[in-house]
Amino acid sequence: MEIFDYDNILLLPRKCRVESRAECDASVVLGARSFRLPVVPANMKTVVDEKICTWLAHNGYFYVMHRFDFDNVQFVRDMQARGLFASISLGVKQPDYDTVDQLAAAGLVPEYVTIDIAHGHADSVKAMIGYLKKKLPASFVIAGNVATPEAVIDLENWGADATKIGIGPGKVCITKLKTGFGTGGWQLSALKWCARVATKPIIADGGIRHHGDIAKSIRFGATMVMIGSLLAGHEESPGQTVEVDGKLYKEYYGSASDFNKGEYRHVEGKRILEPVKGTLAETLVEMEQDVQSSISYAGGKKLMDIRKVNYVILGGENASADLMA
Ligand SMILES: NC(=O)C1=CN([C@@H]2O[C@H](COP(=O)(O)OP(=O)(O)OC[C@H]3O[C@@H](n4cnc5c(N)ncnc54)[C@H](OP(=O)(O)O)[C@@H]3O)[C@@H](O)[C@H]2O)C=CC1
Ligand SMILES: Nc1nc2c(ncn2[C@@H]2O[C@H](COP(=O)(O)O)[C@@H](O)[C@H]2O)c(=O)[nH]1
Repeated sequence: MEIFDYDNILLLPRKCRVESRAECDASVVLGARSFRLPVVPANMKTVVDEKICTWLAHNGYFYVMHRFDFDNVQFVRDMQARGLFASISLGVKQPDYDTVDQLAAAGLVPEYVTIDIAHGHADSVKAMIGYLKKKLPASFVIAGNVATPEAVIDLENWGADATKIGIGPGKVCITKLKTGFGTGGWQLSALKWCARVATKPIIADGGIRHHGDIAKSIRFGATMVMIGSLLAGHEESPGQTVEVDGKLYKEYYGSASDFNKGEYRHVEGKRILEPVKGTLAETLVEMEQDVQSSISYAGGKKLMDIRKVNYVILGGENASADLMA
């Protein structure tokens, strides 16, 4: 198997088919809806909050609200009362089952539910998918996180409508160091490996450091990418603002860090500071323009035309200058 990551892959251009990049369509379909960009901000406390999710939904972007110290039922009610789609996160513990019961009892059906635990290839996830499909059958269920084709096959067979790939590639992740496991350092080839067996959409989660990494993810099989650190340092980001030597930063911490958990138990995340770089809206517009450029370099007009390009693997002992189909 080829092992590579975002920074040692480059995609190869094909003859341009547009006169302007504005002709390139960066939108993507997930479930019953179309979104203007194949990007979703990570469902983390320092990346999204209710206000940001409302703005994202209102402006045609996909979002997944985080699940920490949060009233999912009220959130679904509020979003749908505003005519917006509801997209929530759940774990696999009793309070998460209680949330599903409360939603069903109130006749509230979130359009998207993401089951989000560290080791998603687990019977606990199988049970929660089954429960959701029984109680809220119209919800589109995303499940993860996982790292192998076996896990993707199981989650799909258990009823997941999409899977989320990535254990340990995140910027505030310390899973690799603490446990010796994960896709940190080879997330892109793990994505390729998983995509070979997937029959449903994949969300590539973690490790995106540059806008060009979005196109690389699409090339290797992602339908969408989940991004934390690149989207955490904005004026409206929920993390605390910190000033260091006259420069403004936002705190960004892992969901499995002691900062999020409130205790030092099974900690697999850390806290960092991200420089504040304007507004989220500006960054998303720039991302859209960059994905449009990617599509044009791919010789296409639509997002999935990026899947057709060849690539080279750069650098390292196992580098290959051969064209890879
Ligand atoms: N993508 C990634 O690399 C990672 C992401 N995270 C994120 O951190 C957040 C918290 O995750 P998590 O701690 O799972 O959530 P929870 O604290 O909600 O735990 C979910 C359940 O899974 C169990 N569990 C967690 N990890 C394992 C494991 N390795 N083996 C067996 N059981 C496990 C927990 O039990 P118990 O705690 O008793 O073991 C608990 O019952 C999530 O948003 C998750 O996505 C966390 C780590 C890695
Ligand atoms: N191992 C851990 N992974 C975590 C934790 N909190 C979040 N995450 C994952 O990281 C991505 C975001 O990655 P980034 O490279 O874009 O910053 C996020 O979506 C989660 O999957 C954690 O505490 N430990």
